[in-house]
Amino acid sequence: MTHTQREGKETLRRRASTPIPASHQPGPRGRDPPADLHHPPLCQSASYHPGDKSLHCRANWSSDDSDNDSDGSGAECLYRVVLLGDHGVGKSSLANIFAGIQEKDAHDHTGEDTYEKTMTVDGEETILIVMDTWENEKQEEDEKWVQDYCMQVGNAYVIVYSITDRTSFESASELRIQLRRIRQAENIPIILVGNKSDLVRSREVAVEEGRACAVVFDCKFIETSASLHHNVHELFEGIVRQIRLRRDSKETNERRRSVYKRKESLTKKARRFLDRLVAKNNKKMALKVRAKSCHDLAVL
Ligand SMILES: Nc1nc2c(ncn2[C@@H]2O[C@H](COP(=O)(O)OP(=O)(O)OP(=O)(O)O)[C@@H](O)[C@H]2O)c(=O)[nH]1
Repeated sequence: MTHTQREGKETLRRRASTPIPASHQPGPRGRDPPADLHHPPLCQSASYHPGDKSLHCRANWSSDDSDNDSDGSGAECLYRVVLLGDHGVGKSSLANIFAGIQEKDAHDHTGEDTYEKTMTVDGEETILIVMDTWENEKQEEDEKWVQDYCMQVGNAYVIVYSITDRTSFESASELRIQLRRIRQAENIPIILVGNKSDLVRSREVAVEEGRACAVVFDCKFIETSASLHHNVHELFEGIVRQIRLRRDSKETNERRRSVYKRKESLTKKARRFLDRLVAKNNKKMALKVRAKSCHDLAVL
């Protein structure tokens, strides 16, 4: 895919159901594992470094792409975000919102589970590929590569549970442990998402439990409602920010943060200031603030 094929801001390309790059297409799903499961290039034009599964950048672009060169490195970056979680927690619903697919049209898109979109966050463009390809059932040994592939290829992960289903919350913790084991040495962004926050009366998992889990597992946390579109854009923007925080220099991130802060509401600013002030004099409070900061997807 060349840059000229891209369609500008907030563009979107829906892909057919398989997430496997053409060069790694296996036979029928569940049969042959991709030739190189551990080092799959993102696309043919991706500059690909063996052993580096963290972040992939495309660099084959023309000079008129300079407006896109956010960090001055001459590279345009795209990232895979993999959705994990039990059946029915709302992964596809979140992916559909990302893709701009209306609920009433969702059935027309059955079979599509990988979406690509150029997002403008804090004034800079990033291409996200969201993969809704996770298969939760216990896999036969020869079919396990689908799960292994998902665990290996993400540049960032969204682990979804439903706040109305405690079992899915427990599964989310297991997935986090699995990810930590498989991607041990890597500092990949992981966001724990409590979805279906609109279903207040059926709630089985308290917000505090989700937050505490995120603190223990050292990841970010947000509650969303795909039905109400609540916090869904914040989630995907947060992923982009988490990726950038790990990818770019402190100075670049500080510059971005000042843009972000300028847009923040006065109330939020005041709350942040007070939290910091109180935490300075109180260790217990400092822990509380840390727990609170797992809610802030714009900081590490
Ligand atoms: N009330 C409410 N319902 C939701 C929400 N998100 C998803 N749902 C509903 O939950 C059901 C399952 O949603 P999906 O998006 O298919 O869940 P999934 O995680 O992709 O499920 P699998 O494809 O089976 O893995 C659907 O009926 C959705 O309409 C939400 O935020 N609130």
